[in-house]
Amino acid sequence: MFKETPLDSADTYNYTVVRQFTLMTLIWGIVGMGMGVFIAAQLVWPQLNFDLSWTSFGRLRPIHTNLVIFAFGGSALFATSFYVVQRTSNVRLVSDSLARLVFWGWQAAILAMLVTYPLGYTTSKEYAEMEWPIALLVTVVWLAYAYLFFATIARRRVKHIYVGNWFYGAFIVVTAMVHIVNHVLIPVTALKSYPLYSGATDAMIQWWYGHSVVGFILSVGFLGMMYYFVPKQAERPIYSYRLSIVHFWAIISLYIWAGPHHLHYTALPDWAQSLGMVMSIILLAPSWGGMINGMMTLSGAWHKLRTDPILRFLVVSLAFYGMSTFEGPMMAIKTVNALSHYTDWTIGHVHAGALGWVAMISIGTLYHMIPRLWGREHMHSVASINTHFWLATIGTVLYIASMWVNGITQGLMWRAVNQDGTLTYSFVEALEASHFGYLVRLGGGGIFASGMLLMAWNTWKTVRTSERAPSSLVARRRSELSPCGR
Ligand code: HEM
Ligand code: HEM
Ligand SMILES: [Cu+2]
Repeated sequence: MFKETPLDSADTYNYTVVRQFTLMTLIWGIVGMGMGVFIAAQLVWPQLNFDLSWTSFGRLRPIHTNLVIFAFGGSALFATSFYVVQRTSNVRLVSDSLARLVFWGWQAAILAMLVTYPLGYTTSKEYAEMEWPIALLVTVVWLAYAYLFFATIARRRVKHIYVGNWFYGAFIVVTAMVHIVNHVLIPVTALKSYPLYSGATDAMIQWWYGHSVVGFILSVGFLGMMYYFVPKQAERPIYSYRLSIVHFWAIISLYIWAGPHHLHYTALPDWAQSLGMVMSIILLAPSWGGMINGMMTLSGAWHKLRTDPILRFLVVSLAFYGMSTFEGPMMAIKTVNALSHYTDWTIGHVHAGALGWVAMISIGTLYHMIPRLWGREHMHSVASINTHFWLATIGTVLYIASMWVNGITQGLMWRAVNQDGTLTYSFVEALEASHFGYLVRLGGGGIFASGMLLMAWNTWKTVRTSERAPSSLVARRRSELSPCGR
């Protein structure tokens, strides 16, 4: 499946790397979400830690987060950015061998994380747990990726740089910057290092990085995806090109200032916390600019939602994007954060973005791309895309709702005091009150993950069983217009 096919030789574009990353998006999605379901089960039944260090929640949790963000989300962004940049620049990627390096290098980095985290090798920085040799490999792969992407744009055969590429480009540049700066460290052995920064500075740099992962990988990168695939699937031009430019510059200039909202009421200087809070609140505007632009692209095409489950995925993902970027700025207000911080509310917010937005838009996009990549008319079963849509939506809603209830319950129980000033509830009482919510979250997560299995089956059937389409179909696919006319 990973070999060059006759389709490629006739092909102007390098679709091999796109197909490879597309399949890995699916595979890592299943493994990463499977791990999410497992750690969710550990929070319901602690016996599942098996009393072993390498199967403990603390060591498996970063496997879940790294797999879903970098392996699943990352592969989706590699696949779609390579697809979009070639089609909108009307030119093949500048180097096939570099594309192979990016693919295999990325898989090697993920596997290295999978091996080292359970063994306890970690920098202990969230989403940057990888020890220095892996961080170095990631840097090399990322620079190769940046070169491939920007050199392809430089060689484009159209004057214009399509707006989706602006978003992908910003995601590539800022991710490189924050990854490198947050990994400035002193190696002491092959798998142990110490950060060069210390104390509050270290914390600030870590959350400047952490928030940028959210902002540039999980938001700006996926907005790049949105700007190509929503207009394509809706067969409508983008609602407002001007809005896309304005909210692009606003979003990239605001996001990197919002990191301190992860460090409210800490040793971080008070002014920095307030600055982070203000920047987060302003961030609502450009975030909603993206959501509105995506949604309004459907003007005059709303009726398509009745029959097109792929479009449903894309539109509902935008709704969740709007919801989580409303919730985020609210949680960044210090008095709200005093209640939400450390509670499951944060976890609910994370998955509103992660499942509702990131995963849903990736799923919709993959269903759009897969038939085109393998020269098919459509997915093997369109009905099962619809079933998948409902599994994903119900799963997400159960996940978020249970975590809201848990989070607010925890926050209120922790702060309740008796008249004499002593705490009303012990920590364990708040934990007991959370048990049912954990069970519901496990159910929601399981439902969401089962949808991914359905998708894998559908993809397998699409790719494997039907005959390769006649070349006329491939030619027709090739000549389809992209949103900017190519
Ligand atoms: C089947 C779906 C999923 C399930 C069941 C699941 C479950 C979990 C659980 C149990 C945790 C730990 C919560 C805690 O420490 O209390 C977690 C954390 C996390 N998950 Fe997921 N997850 C799923 C999908 C995803 C996806 C698709 C993404 C990203 C694209 C994601 C991103 C994260 C992140 C970033 C955290 C860390 C949150 C924080 O530190 O505040 N998850 N997940
Ligand atoms: C305007 C946009 C957003 C703002 C202002 C925002 C703000 C926040 C705030 C205040 C927190 C809680 C920090 C804490 O108490 O520790 C948080 C946590 C988080 N948010 Fe957002 N959020 C936004 C959008 C998103 C989106 C779209 C996603 C995902 C796709 C996301 C993913 C996360 C993650 C993963 C965390 C947990 C970080 C951790 O503690 O490990 N956020 N966000
Ligand atoms: Cu943040």
